[in-house]
Amino acid sequence: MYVQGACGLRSLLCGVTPQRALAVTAAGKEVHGKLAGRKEPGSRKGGVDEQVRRFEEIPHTGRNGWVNLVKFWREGRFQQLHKHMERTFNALGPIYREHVGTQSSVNIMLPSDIAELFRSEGLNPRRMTLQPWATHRETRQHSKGVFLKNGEEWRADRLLLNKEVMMSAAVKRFLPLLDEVAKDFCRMLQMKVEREGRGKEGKCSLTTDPSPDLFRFALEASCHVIYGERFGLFSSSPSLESQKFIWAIEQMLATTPPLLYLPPRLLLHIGAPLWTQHASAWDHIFSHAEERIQRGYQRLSNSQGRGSEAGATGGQYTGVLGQLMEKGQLSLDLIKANITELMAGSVDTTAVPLQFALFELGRNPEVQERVRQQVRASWAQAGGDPQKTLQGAPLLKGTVKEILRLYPVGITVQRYPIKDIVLQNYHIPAGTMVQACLYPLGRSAEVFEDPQRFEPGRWGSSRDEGQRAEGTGFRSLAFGFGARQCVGRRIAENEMQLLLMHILMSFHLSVSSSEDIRTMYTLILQPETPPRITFSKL
Ligand code: HEM
Repeated sequence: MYVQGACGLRSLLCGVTPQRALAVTAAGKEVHGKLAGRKEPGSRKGGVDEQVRRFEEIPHTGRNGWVNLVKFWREGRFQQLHKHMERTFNALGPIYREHVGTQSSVNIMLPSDIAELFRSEGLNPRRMTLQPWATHRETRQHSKGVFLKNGEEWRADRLLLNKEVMMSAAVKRFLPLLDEVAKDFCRMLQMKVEREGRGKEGKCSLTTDPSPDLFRFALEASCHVIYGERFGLFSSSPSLESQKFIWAIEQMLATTPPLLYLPPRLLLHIGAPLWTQHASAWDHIFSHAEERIQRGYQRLSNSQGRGSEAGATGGQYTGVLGQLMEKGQLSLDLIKANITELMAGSVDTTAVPLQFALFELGRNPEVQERVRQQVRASWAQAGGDPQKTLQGAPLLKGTVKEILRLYPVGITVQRYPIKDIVLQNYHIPAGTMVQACLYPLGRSAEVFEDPQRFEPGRWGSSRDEGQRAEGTGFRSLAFGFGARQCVGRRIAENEMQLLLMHILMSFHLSVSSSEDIRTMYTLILQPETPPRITFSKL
């Protein structure tokens, strides 16, 4: 990633300036919890001999939201929010309250508490609204898509989208498109290694930062699935337009966190540069989508005009956009809103975990070899059929799960319970914003054996962990949960697994240092500096 988050008071006034990560600061000192008397993480709530304690008794990190906001800014804590959460749980126990600027939340991390939260999410679950995004739509008079909608309106759109991106019939349709892009990526990488690498012909290797190529891969893959179009981003001169789109997404993501804690309309009113940067990044994302949607609409009208017998598009898969248009159940306005959200959500979310995955496979050669052996065997047995190969290689799926456990793209999943609940023996009134904190969850020794170890095998070949019983389930939640879980989940999982599959069959991966990667949070969790990977031809 190139654009960094801007979380200082100065940035509010001056906008985002490129800067690298800030130093980690200690969270313990401002904490006002009952450290001495705290329960151990994992200790159970609601014992029969204990009275349920009041909400106000939940340990907290300081009552005054504005004082906390200033501390967050001063100490660069927005960029280290994941670490701040981990430290605060260590200091206060498995539940705490936090009030920062305009936001208040109850934070939890244990699977049993998370299970309780999701049990009371209701029919139309709600997440924290990303107000800067909503304000952008309202001021530009754009419709909102599933990400920003709630209630029945959300459900109606969501059910239609599920058919195109979540159902297994849809996965079957788009998987070959993702496979084609993953294969092309590997071909491009092979040529690059041959051209720029060192060593004997046929055995050469190249040490490089693959992140720019991974962003291009993610954009090419999602455009292929969403618009049914190839962009040609692996050519020697990828278009300026695509670079601009990737940049706009980074800018939009980086400017979101500091805006979350302030009223966006006030910033809009005073013309704060941070707001202007945020809004113009979104404007760019919208116009990128608008252009492609117009093209898709034109294509569909032309083929309808020709009156094909096998349906408007002659039975050919035309991407999510084509499917939605052909079915005509969503208005063009809502198609635009949802397609734009899908595009905005689909690039960094997969490109960044892929960087972490190449790094972890590189620094764990024994794990890498085990995954490769399984992939090769499955590939041979499936006769090269990509879907069957993935099915026969659970370690590949485990690799993606393991990466998202250690580096969850979104560090929290939030819900507002629709009825009063009890968590860790504290009363939580209905409507409270409760966050399941995924980074501390994924690295907790209470929950995972040897949590720092990268071990794809730990997930076994069991069904989705989120579906398992309390106590053992609710540990793999990087895509959220239930009806409101990530709508792009199947695209993301298949896209990442397919790319890793092709890379492992073509290259041996290594890294020069096995030191941990330093991470930072800019709405997504990412490396402070993209890791360099050595690709050696097999
Ligand atoms: C590794 C990749 C990804 C991760 C970890 C991820 C994670 C998440 C999470 C945690 C949520 C909130 C779920 C909840 O509240 O329960 C979410 C929602 C969403 N994601 Fe993803 N995502 C990824 C990739 C994608 C992709 C590729 C797309 C688009 C193709 C996408 C589009 C969306 C949308 C539109 C929503 C809102 C869904 C709704 O509210 O109904 N995401 N994602």
